[in-house]
Amino acid sequence: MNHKRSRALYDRALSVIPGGVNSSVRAIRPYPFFIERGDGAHVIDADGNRYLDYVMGYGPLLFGHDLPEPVRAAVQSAASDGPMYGAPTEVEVDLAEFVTRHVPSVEMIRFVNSGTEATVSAVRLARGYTGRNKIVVMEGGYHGAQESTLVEGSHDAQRPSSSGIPQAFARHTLPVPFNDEEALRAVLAEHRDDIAAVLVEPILGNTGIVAPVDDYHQTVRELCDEIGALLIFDEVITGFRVGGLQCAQGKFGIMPDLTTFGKIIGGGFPVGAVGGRTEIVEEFTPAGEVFQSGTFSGHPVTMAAGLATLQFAAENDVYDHVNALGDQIRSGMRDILADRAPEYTVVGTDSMFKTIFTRADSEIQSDDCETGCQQDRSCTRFSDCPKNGSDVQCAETDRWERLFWPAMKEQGIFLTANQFESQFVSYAHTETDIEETLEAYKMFFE
Ligand SMILES: Cc1ncc(COP(=O)(O)O)c(C=O)c1O
Ligand SMILES: NCC(=O)CCC(=O)O
Repeated sequence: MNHKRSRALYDRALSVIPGGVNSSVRAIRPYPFFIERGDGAHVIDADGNRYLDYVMGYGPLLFGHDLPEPVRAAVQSAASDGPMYGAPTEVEVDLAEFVTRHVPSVEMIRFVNSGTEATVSAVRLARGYTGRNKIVVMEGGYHGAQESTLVEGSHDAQRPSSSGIPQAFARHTLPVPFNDEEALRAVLAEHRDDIAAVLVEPILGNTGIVAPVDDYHQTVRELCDEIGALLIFDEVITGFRVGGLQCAQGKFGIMPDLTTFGKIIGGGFPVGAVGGRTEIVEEFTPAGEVFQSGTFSGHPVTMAAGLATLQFAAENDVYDHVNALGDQIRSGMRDILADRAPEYTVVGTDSMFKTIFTRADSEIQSDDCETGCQQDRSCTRFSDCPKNGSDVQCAETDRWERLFWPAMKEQGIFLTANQFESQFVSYAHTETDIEETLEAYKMFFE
């Protein structure tokens, strides 16, 4: 493949944009390809190369790159009315009503501009509402580029995971392993009077894809109630993807106190949101005391795109389609790995999928589910499903980045460039696309 223009653009970008990109994850080695445009399930780069896309903007693009006609019309109409006003508009109320009607735990919602902003605001709200300082997060979880959650290490040896964050901030964030009830119980007991919230992705979506074991979230819910801490579900990835319009909380039958959204809820435009019980969300200013604000929040174009997207998903076979293709790609990958690389694991559910390059010396080969994880039940090798972030972190990340990703790209398949990011099928993908992808996958493992 020729990448002359992408290389030249990257050279220009490196002189004026740090690292040549506006979000770190895009800095693919040796250089990223620059996208010219999307076309259904494909993207076309600056040199005219065409790729079947499973990155899907890192999650927002439920329909792929062509907006369905009603969504396109809603966006164009909102944009041509004038981009934004600094005053409320009806479409914000419409979208808030739609979300509160469909998402079980959400009675009231505040829109912001990114998933990061949503989790920043949710953490502040939880602290303000409870009058407590500490939050519990999951090791390997990700909640955006924010001070309170860019923390690594264990709950008693935590440190900021980025330069520029004071150690004092990390003191208030307590990471525990996902799916480990005992670890959570111990940390909640030790800090019980100062824990504002447990903040958790219902399915870890940023360190491979890790599903909760049976009843895990139910236990987390009960433990939060016991000490008066809030349960915050970060549904920035899973929202309006896993479990359809009810989100992952509907799928798992859990009522968190607060939920953060991003990605799909804005129909491909910059968005975030914090929803939850009225009594808590009304603590945001101006109704309450927890300061929250934003020039672009509830942006009319984003709100129109989000509303039209969710309405289209409600009225068409969108979730059936993407979930069926998710099943097809996961089971096809499992079949390919079964006799070629049985030490690797295919993970995911609904329209999310990933292969975890688990250690080649993995000895677990049982056909029986020992973990009780709620991974897609067509998995034939449940016993080696990763249960937490560290199970995934010991995967062959270098093999993904240096061999697998470039090989798939050369065959015209655009995957997330590191081992940890989730991948997505969209409404624009077809069964034939999945078959083509599985052929490329098979060639790599052969
Ligand atoms: C679970 C989760 N929370 C929060 C965020 C942050 O969202 P954003 O990148 O829109 O700030 C992400 C981003 O991928 C995410 O996956
Ligand atoms: N799963 C993590 C992301 O989607 C982040 C995307 C970005 O920061 O560009």
